[in-house]
Amino acid sequence: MEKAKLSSALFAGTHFDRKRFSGVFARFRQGPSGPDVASANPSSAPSPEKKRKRKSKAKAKKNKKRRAEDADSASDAVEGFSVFKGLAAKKDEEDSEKKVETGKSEDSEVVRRRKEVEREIERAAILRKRFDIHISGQNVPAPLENFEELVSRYGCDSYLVGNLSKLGFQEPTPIQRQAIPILLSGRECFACAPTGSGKTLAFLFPILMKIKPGSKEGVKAVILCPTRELAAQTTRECKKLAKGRKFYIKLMTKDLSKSGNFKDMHCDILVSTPLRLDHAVQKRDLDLSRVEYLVLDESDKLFELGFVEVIDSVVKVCSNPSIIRSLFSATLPDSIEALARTIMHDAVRVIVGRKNSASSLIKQKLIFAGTEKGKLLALRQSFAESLNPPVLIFVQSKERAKELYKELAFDDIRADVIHADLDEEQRQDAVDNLRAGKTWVLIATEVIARGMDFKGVNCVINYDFPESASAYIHRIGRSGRAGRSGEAITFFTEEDKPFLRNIANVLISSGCEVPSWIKTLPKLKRKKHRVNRDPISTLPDED
Ligand SMILES: Nc1ncnc2c1ncn2[C@@H]1O[C@H](COP(=O)(O)OP(=O)(O)OP(=O)(O)O)[C@@H](O)[C@H]1O
Repeated sequence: MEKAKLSSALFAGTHFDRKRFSGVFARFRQGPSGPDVASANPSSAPSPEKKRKRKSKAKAKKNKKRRAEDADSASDAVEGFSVFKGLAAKKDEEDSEKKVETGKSEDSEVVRRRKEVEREIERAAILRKRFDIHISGQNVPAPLENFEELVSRYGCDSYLVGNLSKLGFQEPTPIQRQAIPILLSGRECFACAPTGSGKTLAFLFPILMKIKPGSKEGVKAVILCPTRELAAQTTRECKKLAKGRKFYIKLMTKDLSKSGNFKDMHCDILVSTPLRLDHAVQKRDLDLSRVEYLVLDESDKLFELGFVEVIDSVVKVCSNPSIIRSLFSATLPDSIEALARTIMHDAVRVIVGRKNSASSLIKQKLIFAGTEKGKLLALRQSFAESLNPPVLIFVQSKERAKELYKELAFDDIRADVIHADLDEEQRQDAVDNLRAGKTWVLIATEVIARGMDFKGVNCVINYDFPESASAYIHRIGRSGRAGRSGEAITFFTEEDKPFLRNIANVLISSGCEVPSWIKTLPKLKRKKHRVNRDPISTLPDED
């Protein structure tokens, strides 16, 4: 019941409905002799027929009033365009003029402005439809048509737009088109868009546009990421984008968190994992009371058990009443959204494509390998047939990552491994080596499943079946990024069959082929799938 209420509220105002507002547009065209001024006949007693007509007139009037109110809020939906500013004031003016000038036709300037509003609303709706952008929330600013609009509409410094073109970004991606105007107009935002679709820029750009560089008043923006690797990557991206201005952009390293002198440190933008940030706040008196932007990247992961209390405490210490919070992820389960909503204020929800779905650029395949040994054989066979590096292989634990690494070390393949037992430097080296092409195959646990942007990963292999549909979406999303195509192969054994249907649904919704027997498997209520697997080894079993 509560959920139904919540979801209906979330979807309110998703589409601009011309049919629904048609009465209002008609009103703008009508002269004062329209239905509003139609009079009743006071001399005659009401007949049942008249009563019915009067009742329906009253109802029509009521509906009209409601539509007029809706139309006003729809006009507001394009705020940010100067032409719409002061529209409410204009309407008041109009109303009083009407009283004086009853019988005269509506002022042509007002009609022109109304038509302009109508056109802008339509333009926004067309853009959203074209880029598969779905919104919910009141007064949502129109999406960007191009990056130049950041200058013409929002007064962005040309250096920042110049940096975009230096980075080779010519057109905004759909999430950038909608999320940037939302954040720039001071609104909070939930954003859900496919992996590799440019969410990082969507939250970095408004921050760089809005905060003053080099201020000595303390941290102005905090970006939280679930892993150190992602935090390091986001810091790098932020520095690239800010080139030409003296922003202090800091990554919260282990040392900084444990022994940083935050009172004397200049920092405009701080990128951190939740635990490190919390440690710095609790133990090193890091003051976050002036933070203007708080971003929770991979937000559903951040809200997962274990992090939620830390997030709660970070949200509390970011106590600036005018703070703008935003949540970004490729997956946003309803339960997490409901939880996150409790910390947000009047947030706009933006979904690009279908919520919780894989990037359409990835060709996905399921392969039955029978047993654990079967998986190793299938992997070797696949590499023997074609190895198109860089390749990422995901396994379910660090122990299994080490085991598979040992196995592949016997083969003539340049492989490396990354997992939580390695220190920070080793983990970063593994990532850098894959980026530089020194490594062809990187065996990984979930540590790099989210957010990591390795350009041109050609293939992701789920050696171990992922534990949930969202884990699957993020893992395979390491390929097929920034408009490039990719491939994802997922091995499954007998033990994985009960969970197959959940993953198969992701393939089906992206238009990939799935054997028909899998479609008939029952849906599993259980969300997580964790299997005790035999060790990865080609040695014969001891017994
Ligand atoms: N407007 C753009 N035009 C071209 N490339 C872009 C644009 N914006 C971002 N990119 C590039 O797209 C790639 C993916 O971007 P990003 O890492 O932000 O994706 P993401 O949506 O955050 O993915 P994930 O969900 O996996 O974290 C990056 O290499 C980035 O440089």
